[in-house]
Amino acid sequence: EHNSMEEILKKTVVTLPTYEMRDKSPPPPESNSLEFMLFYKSLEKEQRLEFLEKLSHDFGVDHRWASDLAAKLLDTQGRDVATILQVEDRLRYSLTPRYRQLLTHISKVQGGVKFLVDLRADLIEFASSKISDSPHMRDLNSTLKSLLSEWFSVGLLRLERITWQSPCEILQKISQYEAVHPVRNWTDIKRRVGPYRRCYAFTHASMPGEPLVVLHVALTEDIANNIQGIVREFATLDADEDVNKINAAIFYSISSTQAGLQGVELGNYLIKRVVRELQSEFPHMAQFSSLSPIPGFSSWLQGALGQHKKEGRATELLSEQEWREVEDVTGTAPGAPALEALRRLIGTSEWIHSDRLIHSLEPALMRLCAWYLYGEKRRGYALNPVANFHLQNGATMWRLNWQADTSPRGIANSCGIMVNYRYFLQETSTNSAAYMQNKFIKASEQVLGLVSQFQKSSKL
Ligand SMILES: CC(C)(COP(=O)(O)OP(=O)(O)O)[C@@H](O)C(=O)NCCC(N)=O
Repeated sequence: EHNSMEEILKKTVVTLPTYEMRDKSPPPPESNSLEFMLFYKSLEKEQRLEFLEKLSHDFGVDHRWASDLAAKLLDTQGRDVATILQVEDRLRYSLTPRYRQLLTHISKVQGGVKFLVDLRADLIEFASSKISDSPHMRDLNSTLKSLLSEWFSVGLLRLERITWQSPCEILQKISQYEAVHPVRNWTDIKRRVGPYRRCYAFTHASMPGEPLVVLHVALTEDIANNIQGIVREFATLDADEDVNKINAAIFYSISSTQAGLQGVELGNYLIKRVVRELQSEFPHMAQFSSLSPIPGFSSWLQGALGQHKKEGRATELLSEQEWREVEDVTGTAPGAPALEALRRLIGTSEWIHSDRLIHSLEPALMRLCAWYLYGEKRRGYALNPVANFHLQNGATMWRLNWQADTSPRGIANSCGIMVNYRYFLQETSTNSAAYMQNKFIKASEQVLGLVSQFQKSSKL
């Protein structure tokens, strides 16, 4: 088995031509790429890991060659610029990993790009599950990602609007891929492409019929604060749209479908492209916003409650008054049992059946959620992945909405709260740069107000 891995690699990963022959040597026969692809697809997961480790380790950059040229470049300092550029170009060429050529050859055969997208998905899986984080594998991943970013650049992507007239296989894929608000039946998907709705996908010529990333939009009078009104509404499915009722575009679900295209920023490009599309259809439209879930808030809150209980700082999360409410409603004695009672209520979503608790917990849960989104960080960026995505795009953390998602999932995941990340078109590039470079989060008065209430009561 091993020698066949070695054999296949030696045979299919051709050596880099010399610098002089770099543009003159003919590509290897297509059969090379096809043999590599067939062999790789025949491997089990763990064998693929072994195979890719060999490929990245033994068929990467010729380090000796690169260091010789680096030394040569140092020697040519002070020489005329033409000589320096010459040697720099030789050095640049010597830093090309041998496998990079194989990847470009594969991309030219039928199904090659899709193969490479799926191969990168394997690389990402190996890296994220920490079963292999060798520097060579990281190099292979970044080489492949940069090639994919070129092949899937926005100019080569096609925007497709999905309607009830789209082919069944596309509608079926859209339903399958929907990651945020699962589609339950035909009526569901018919509504999502029906009146006051738009559904767009990016496709690519190398992967025909495959939506790469899908965006669902609701056309509303003003910025939506509730998802049930969008995914549950029994709008007559054949009504004509009344343009006077359309002033805002609400992005209520976005999903990328190819794990191997992670980091290629397709979702960001699709949102910007759809905004342009809607502006041409509705020139007066001026409000563009997401209505986003807040996955992870409930579990973060449970952790915070546990932490504060241990450190006896429970009053920093809820005020005395708020704790008393919890004690009254749950009939618990003052102090720690109230905190346990609250954790159980949150954990079982029971509190949603008590109008009194819904009313009394709103201020506390809203300011805790504002802090979770705005204050909690991972390597300096927003901890919540959906917040991080929209903030990278340059959106403003615009409005937290109480009771925005009263479905069991919405209550369990984020105590029913949802957030609008609003796209102020003139500000997105400035906001994105400020976030990416200085980790600055652009937030509205409502959000900043909730955050400062939290900070006052918890002296954070
Ligand atoms: C939110 C999504 C679409 C962002 O994808 P994309 O723009 O390609 O970002 P990236 O993967 O290039 O970082 C993607 O992360 C996704 O599908 N997430 C799961 C569903 C969701 N909307 O959270």
